[in-house]
Amino acid sequence: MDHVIEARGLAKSFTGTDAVRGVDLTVRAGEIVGFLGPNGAGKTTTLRMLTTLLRPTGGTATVAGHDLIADPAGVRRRIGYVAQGGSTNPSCTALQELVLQARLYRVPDARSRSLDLLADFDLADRAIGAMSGGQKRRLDIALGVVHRPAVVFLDEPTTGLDPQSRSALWEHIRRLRDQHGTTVFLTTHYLDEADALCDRILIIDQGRIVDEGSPDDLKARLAGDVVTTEIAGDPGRARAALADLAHVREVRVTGRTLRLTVEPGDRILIELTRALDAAGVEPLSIQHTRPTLDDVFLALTERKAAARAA
Ligand SMILES: Nc1ncnc2c1ncn2[C@@H]1O[C@H](COP(=O)(O)OP(=O)(O)OP(=O)(O)O)[C@@H](O)[C@H]1O
Repeated sequence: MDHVIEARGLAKSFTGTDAVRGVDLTVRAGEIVGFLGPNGAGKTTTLRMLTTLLRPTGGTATVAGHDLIADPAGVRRRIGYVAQGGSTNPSCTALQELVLQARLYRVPDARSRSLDLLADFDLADRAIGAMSGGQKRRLDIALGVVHRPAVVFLDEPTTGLDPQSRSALWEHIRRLRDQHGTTVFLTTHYLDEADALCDRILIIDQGRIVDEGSPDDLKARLAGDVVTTEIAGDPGRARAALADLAHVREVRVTGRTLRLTVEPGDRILIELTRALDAAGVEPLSIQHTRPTLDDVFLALTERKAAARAA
């Protein structure tokens, strides 16, 4: 089976609110997909529909080979879901919780599977109440995959963790995919998380998917690279020299500083310095930076604001 998740026109209306307005998405086996969007965009509602916790008011979907509407129990057997808060008992130990969860799923040899998971997630068998936030999150994810689901859904997996614990968790999520082929579908508010972890990003806004692509693809397509240059001479002349170059998308001038959005490429700095030289403008400094996903979000919102104004 190629597609682990396939949704067509998935929709959810609450009284007075169209939370999700027809989402089409496909996720391939073994992909790590990030679901991004501003507050209230419809991320959690979509996740709760795909995990059978909410019944859609429109559309169809199959998850891990089972129809969401006709066979929700089949979907539940093949997925893991790690909610935002987690739900472990602080007075239990990590191993006790894992064994309990494994038995609930009727995993054969629950104890040895649980010991393997402790090792995989670098966890000691200690009281959950005494664990750090990062250790608890790792345990939440271990609990979500105890039955080796085909796909695991993670709702904001690293919210509230310090940077070191976050990158440790990313490593564990990657290992899940690399060692077991688990497909991972996660929501996040952290653009750096999506950038570092996800093969593909879906961006949802106002209940609709507004764009998708790999982090690099989105950055190249929507944001472009950024070149900032400070010049000694006339900024108007510099702008005229640069604005019409083939690889330059946009030039903004603030005082003697020009900020250019350009097509990604290795030769761009050479082109720009040659054009400035030909126009008799001397650059004092010139800096080439890769865009961040923040720039992508900014580009998307600006595009939408422009479309609304038109
Ligand atoms: N049970 C509900 N009843 C009524 N409206 C709801 C309900 N759940 C969500 N909504 C509304 O649906 C919209 C989408 O909410 P949702 O929680 O899916 O967004 P989100 O992208 O997950 O947001 P956040 O990033 O803030 O968690 C919002 O306008 C929200 O107020």
